Amino acid sequence: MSNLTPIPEDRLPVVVDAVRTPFINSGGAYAELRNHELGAVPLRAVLARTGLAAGDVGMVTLGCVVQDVETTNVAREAMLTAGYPALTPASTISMAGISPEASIANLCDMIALGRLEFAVGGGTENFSDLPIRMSRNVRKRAVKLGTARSTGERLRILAGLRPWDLIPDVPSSRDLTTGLTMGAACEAMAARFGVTREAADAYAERSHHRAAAAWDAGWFDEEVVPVEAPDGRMVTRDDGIRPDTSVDRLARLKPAFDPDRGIITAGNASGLTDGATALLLASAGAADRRGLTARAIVRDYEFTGVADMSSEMLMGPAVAIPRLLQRQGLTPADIAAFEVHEAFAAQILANQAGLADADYAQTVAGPAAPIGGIPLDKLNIHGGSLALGNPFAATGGRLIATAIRRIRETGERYAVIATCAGGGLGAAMLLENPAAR
Ligand SMILES: CC(=O)CC(=O)SCCNC(=O)CCNC(=O)[C@H](O)C(C)(C)COP(=O)(O)OP(=O)(O)OC[C@H]1O[C@@H](n2cnc3c(N)ncnc32)[C@H](O)[C@@H]1OP(=O)(O)O
Repeated sequence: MSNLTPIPEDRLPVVVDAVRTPFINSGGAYAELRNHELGAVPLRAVLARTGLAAGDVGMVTLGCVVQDVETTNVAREAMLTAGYPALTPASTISMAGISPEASIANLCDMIALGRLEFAVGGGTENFSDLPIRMSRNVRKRAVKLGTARSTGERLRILAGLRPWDLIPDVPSSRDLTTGLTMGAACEAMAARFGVTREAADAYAERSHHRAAAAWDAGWFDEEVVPVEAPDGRMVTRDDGIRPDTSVDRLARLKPAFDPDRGIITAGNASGLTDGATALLLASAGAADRRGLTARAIVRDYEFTGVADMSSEMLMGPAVAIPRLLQRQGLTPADIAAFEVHEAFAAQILANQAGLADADYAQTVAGPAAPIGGIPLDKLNIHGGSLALGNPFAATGGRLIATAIRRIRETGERYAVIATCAGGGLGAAMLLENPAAR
């Protein structure tokens, strides 16, 4: 059972509202929006929807993975753009793909300690305007130019430049430690855990079909707020979903990361996406005193690394979920809804294999029996990142919004969300429906 310090009922961290923008393929409708402008949209929405005054929010913390040099604390710029008072502090947190979970966990800890009553967490990511740097040699010489005292010295500094130094340094998903891109790292996981191309394509087809059906049924209407693009267009729906996806068409796509033996293609990978999410968090007592409904209690969270960066990079969920459940004395049978980030179909399937594997459970996930794969009828039943998209720092908030809605709809008690991340990181969170305690 949990050895966590019990939190008084009044200070239980709860989610009052969770909203997101539509997730849009990078270079699309949000291309002219700066990241803080995008992040401001759900920050405004959580206040408008709940009626809470901005001045009541004690802290804003947003995740952001790829940060712009001009707005390194993008949460501050976003909350000021959204009209929050300058007196309210804001911080930005970066923990690769689990940045939003980190923002929410930090705020929940502060709420549980009584330091905050209301806070806003989440994340914002806009890959349409990447912070592209000049090469290292250009940067080094540009700094020296600033202090050069004579034309001769300036010319000597510039003479040290080579044509290839002018090739820009573009951020990529390549991991510094292993040198692997996330796609290549996932290929290594697929090979280790025996994931086939057929299984990955079938899973991707499911994600697209489920997401399309959920949108058509109006299922996402509650969590998604429209965005007015700079050209005046109203963006109302995720645009990465391909209802026409079929295993036959997917089978024809070429591997994207390993032309010879690879199983990952554009069709069974999540694409680069722009989007933002915001969650209004509160202590249970403060929410109650303001007449706000607590949609979920954030009961517990587990952050982890993986043991082997080369063959387990995106296995975080298979480590974090068993640890979280074990600490809470729960099994997968107790969890009504799982929302797990789909970086790649092969990553989901490798995690499923890891969760079912006795050796993996013992040596990696801790001294526990394998909990088994997540039953498909509980996993991402309204689609996942493969179809909905993956704006890195906004995905965690999306998972929480969807997980909460699922258990509220059925009246069941627990939901678990989990995310893998670059740098061999992972997170899982346990959410509880207050109406089902
Ligand atoms: C953030 C963290 O820490 C954790 C993580 O999430 S790790 C993951 C991070 N994310 C990544 O690494 C991004 C991975 N994805 C990619 O790099 C790119 O999406 C990719 C290289 C896989 C593909 O990029 P791309 O080639 O530009 O894709 P795109 O042009 O859209 O599609 C290529 C082809 O596939 C087709 N296609 C794509 N999806 C399809 C589908 N569902 N059905 C049928 N065809 C499809 C397209 O129509 C296109 O066909 P044409 O060439 O005939 O036009």
